[in-house]
Amino acid sequence: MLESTTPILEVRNLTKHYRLVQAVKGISFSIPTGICFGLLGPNGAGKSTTIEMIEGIKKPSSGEILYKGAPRGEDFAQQCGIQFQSTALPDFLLVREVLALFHSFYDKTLAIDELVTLCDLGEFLDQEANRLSGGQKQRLLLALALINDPEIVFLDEPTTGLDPQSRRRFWHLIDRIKKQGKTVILTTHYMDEAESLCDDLVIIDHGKIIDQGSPQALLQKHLPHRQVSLHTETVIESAAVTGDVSATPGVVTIDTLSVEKTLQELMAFDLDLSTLRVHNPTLEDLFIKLTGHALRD
Ligand SMILES: Nc1ncnc2c1ncn2[C@@H]1O[C@H](COP(=O)(O)OP(=O)(O)OP(=O)(O)O)[C@@H](O)[C@H]1O
Repeated sequence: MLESTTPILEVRNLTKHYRLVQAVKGISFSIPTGICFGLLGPNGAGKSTTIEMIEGIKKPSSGEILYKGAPRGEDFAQQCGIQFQSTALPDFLLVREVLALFHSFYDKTLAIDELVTLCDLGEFLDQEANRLSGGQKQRLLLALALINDPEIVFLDEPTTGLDPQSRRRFWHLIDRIKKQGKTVILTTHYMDEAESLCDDLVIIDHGKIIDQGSPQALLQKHLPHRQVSLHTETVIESAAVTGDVSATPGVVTIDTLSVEKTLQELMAFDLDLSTLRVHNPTLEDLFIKLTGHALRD
């Protein structure tokens, strides 16, 4: 019997060489059951190659992949759910027909009604699948990835190219899937997506993991300071506040470990605080700090 502490998936020292490129250079991580795990990195970092090796679509050059503590069996592809970056759907079929078709491929399935509710497909069931909007198509592809009621679901850049509203709607669906106890593995180059969805993540650059942990833990570890900034002509001496003060004409910025303390100290200056802003570091800031370059370079 699987112990509750056994990770649902473990990757040990995974590498992948293409002819001229070493795309993945020794990646290791383990994923507990029921979380959303992210592989975050810029284009070409090696995210898709890594996820495709785990899915069984690409063969690793070396390394080990364990599913529930053992090498993946022949039927792994049947047991997991995969949402590809793009999937060709049969021409002229309505969404309800596509669902019925894919449903017929598997022995173990989720009921179509349940999929429709889970992925918000109700409003376009009678439309042609190949004429859906980007957001609708991604919801349909998610439903297809869930059709065999998998315990583990792989989503490779599922929201790339979607408008902000469709992206957020998709995030809600991922939350719903997690609430069902499924483990979600997600690749993304959107920092806000990783921050909002992932319980745990690896940051990948040039085929290597540069750090891993929960978004909060990583931010706390590398960027514990908050930035408090304020439009004012008043000179604020460093000695008067807790934190590092820097000033440009008309703006004072204080890097602080305690926003509360800094605010209390600022009150003593009798300033107009209406322009005060507190900047919490983001994963984007973290990525720049760790790699020295922006995510979309
Ligand atoms: N089939 C292939 N043959 C040769 N090189 C490849 C192949 N697939 C990927 N690569 C190279 O391997 C590296 C990693 O690519 P990969 O697609 O895994 O990155 P990624 O992080 O998923 O990027 P993206 O976000 O653009 O999908 C890149 O340099 C890419 O050009």
